[in-house]
Order: sequence, then structure tokens, then C-alpha cells
Amino acid sequence: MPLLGCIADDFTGATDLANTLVKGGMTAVQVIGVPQGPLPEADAVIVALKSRTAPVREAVAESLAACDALLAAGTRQIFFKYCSTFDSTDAGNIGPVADALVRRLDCGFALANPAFPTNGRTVYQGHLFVGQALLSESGMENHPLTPMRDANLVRVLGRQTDGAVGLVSFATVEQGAAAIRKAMTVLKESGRRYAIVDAVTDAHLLAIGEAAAEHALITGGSGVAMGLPANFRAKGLLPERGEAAAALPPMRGHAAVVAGSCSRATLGQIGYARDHAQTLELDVLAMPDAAGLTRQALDWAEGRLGDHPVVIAASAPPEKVAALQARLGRDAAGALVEQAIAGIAEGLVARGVRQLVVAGGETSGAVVSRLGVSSLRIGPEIDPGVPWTYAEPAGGGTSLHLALKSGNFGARDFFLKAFGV
Ligand SMILES: Nc1ncnc2c1ncn2[C@@H]1O[C@H](COP(=O)(O)OP(=O)(O)OP(=O)(O)O)[C@@H](O)[C@H]1O
Ligand SMILES: O=C(O)[C@@H](O)C(=O)CO
Repeated sequence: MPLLGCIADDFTGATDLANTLVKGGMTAVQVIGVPQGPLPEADAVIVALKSRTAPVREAVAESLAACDALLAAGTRQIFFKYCSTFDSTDAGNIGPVADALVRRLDCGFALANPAFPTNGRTVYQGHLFVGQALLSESGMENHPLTPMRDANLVRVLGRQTDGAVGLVSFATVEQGAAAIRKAMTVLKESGRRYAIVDAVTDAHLLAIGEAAAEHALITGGSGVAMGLPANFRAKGLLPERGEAAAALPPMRGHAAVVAGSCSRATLGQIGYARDHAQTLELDVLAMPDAAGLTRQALDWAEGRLGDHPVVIAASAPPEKVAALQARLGRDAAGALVEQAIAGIAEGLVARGVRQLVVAGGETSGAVVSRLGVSSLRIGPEIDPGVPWTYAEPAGGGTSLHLALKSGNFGARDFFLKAFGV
């Protein structure tokens, strides 16, 4: 029976959270979509949804269905995972989904904390920073779907919920778990439904996790999950698993990378790959045709596949993305590239690729769906927030190792490092 049941609002975010739990010694399985049958055997089950930018009603309904499936399996605590940059709009979906979960769990209160200090996301006096910049000056203010123009999370979450939002600030967090617990109790008793909790270091996150041991619902990024394995261990529910929690079958087969993320980090990783691996950069503007792009990539890959990864990218800098979007419309442009990359991934697997890195959240969703993957067992971390996983397709298709990389995560050499090259 899983101890922790998690609901993640996108696929790479789900893997990020699972990675944190595995590093804490929990076994973790990521399930794609609302679970239909019995849950897999693991200490933590993470349901990966595509609810971040879905219509609010759909996001709420799917999240509640996931919550019900996790509760029915006997999970002791629910975790709602959203992005470390709090990606959302005034309409949602973080507030409405959290409101629905608070009601379903009848808990009246939940903490909210997206901090991930290792990747530069910190919360101070309720304000979210990315590196040294406020969220609203970090580039996220220009995000095409969820522009983040206000770094004050008390205000941001306040606009998304009919509940009241309070703050547990740095000075209290510095005092440790007991002080944080007390501050959250005071906020709940004074009618707040949420507390944004400051966190600048991993030590803060561990203390917040400890303070929330008895909470029915925790909401946040993957960072605040750091403290949760110790809570279960303290209750005698979680054995010491150490590195065994991250054990996966041995890697085999050909290696490849497919990229659809156009983030600054991914573009840098493609730049590095250009000099260190066989790399194909698709020109989507020149051939805006998914089937044609897939054919071109698979023809190119013929004879190149082996232990050393091939890298195939549709990713492009902002002006090229804007040009394709102007020609096709934003959604159609995204869908075209996602279909092309999914087709390429499928073709690569048919040609013997069994170790595949996918860059980008939406892109990962398209690839995982095309490959018919129903669950991912989480293995060792490659870079902060990105582990290798072992994918088992529904109905017994081809198993393979997959790494789903969030657009903004990973060092410059990620596409080589993932394969030990
Ligand atoms: N050359 C291109 N022109 C237009 N759109 C593109 C191009 N290349 C990729 N895209 C689209 O850009 C979107 C990138 O989103 P995706 O979620 O995959 O990456 P990301 O936002 O960087 O990652 P994450 O969600 O993990 O932060 C996808 O819909 C993809 O199809
Ligand atoms: O929290 C993050 O930044 C990531 O796990 C993510 O959600 C990317 O989409």
C-alpha cells in the first residue's frame, strides 16, 4: 500500500517529485493519467496529469479523480505538485485544484511552497525568486501560457482561491519545525486556508516537511517533499532502503535524445551536443509537416544509432518559434512539433533505441502517450530534478529507459552525461 499519494500537474514535474522521494529512500512509480486499476507497488505513487494549462473544470475533475484513486488505495498523505515557478494564471489552476483537494480531504488548510533551492528557486517574505531575480523579472513574465507577472505568492494564490492566504515568513522558518508547525496552526485557526511558507535552503524545506507530518494535504514543488520520507520512517512505516530505492534494470540498447523544449537551458544543451554528438536540428519552418519531419529524422538516424547518443531537436530560438506560431497559430504549431517528435521517438524505439532522453514537458507527454507507456519506475538522478526511469508500456509492449527532462533543468552537458559519455 503506498504511503504517499501524489498528483502532479505535468509529466516532467511528476518525475521531478518522484526523484526527490527516491533520493529520500522511498520507492516511487509515476502513473500516467488517472489510475484505472490497482496501483503499482511502491512507497509513493505519483499520478502524472496534464492539468497545468487545461481548462479549470477539467483540471479539478482529473485531480479529484486521482485523489480518490490514491485514497482508495490507502495512501496516508496527499501531495499536490506544481511547478517551482508556480506556473498558473489568475483563473488557476493551482488555487482551484488545491481548493477542491482541501474540500475533498476535509482538512481546511494546506501549506504552499514551490521552493527548489538547488535549481535556484527560493521563497523569501512570500516572494518567489529564480536565481537572483524576482519571478516576475526572470523571463517567466513572458511565458506563452502562464506568464508570471507578480512574484508575491500570497497575492498570486489569493487571486486564484476564495480562501484566505497567509504567510509563514523566514524568521519563523529559521527557528525550525516546531515554530513552523505552530505558525501554521495559528494561521489555520485564524481562518487562513493556505500558508505560503518561506524557504531559502534545503534545511528550511526539511523543517517544513517535518512540520507538515500530520497534514492531510501538502502542496508545492518537489523541494518541499524532501522532508516527507523521514516522517514515514519516524513512524516505522518506511524501512531503510538507501540506494536500493533507485534500482532499475540494467541499461541496454541504442541511445538517443529527442528535444521539443525551446527553453534557454535546452537550447544550451543542444549547443553543447552539436560539438559532442551526432546532432540533427530540424527546420520546422522549412518543413511544417509532422510526417515529413519524422521521415527526415529517421532517415538521418539510419546507420548512426549505437551506444553514443544521437540528438534530434525541433527546438528553436524565440524568433523562429514566433514565426511558426504566426504562420500556424500557437496551438497548431506546438501540436505539429509534438506529433513529429512523438513519431521520431516511436521510430527510434522500433530501430532498437532503449535509452531515450526527452526534453520538454509537453513533448514528454506526447512521447509517453505515443509509446503507450502506462507507468514509470523511478531510478537514479542524472541532474537535479531529472532521474532515469524505466517505462513499461500498457499491454506488454517494449520496455525502455526514459529520462523526461523539464525544459529548464539539467547542466549544459546533460544530453551526454545522461549516458555516461
Ligand atoms: N521550432 C518550434 N517552433 C514552434 N514550436 C515549437 C518548436 N519546437 C518545439 N515547439 C513546441 O514548443 C513547446 C515546448 O513545450 P515543452 O513543454 O515541451 O517544453 P518546455 O516548456 O521547455 O518544458 P517544461 O514544460 O518541462 O518546462 C511544445 O509544444 C513544442 O512542440
Ligand atoms: O517544479 C519544476 O520546476 C518542474 O518539476 C516542473 O514542474 C517543470 O514543468
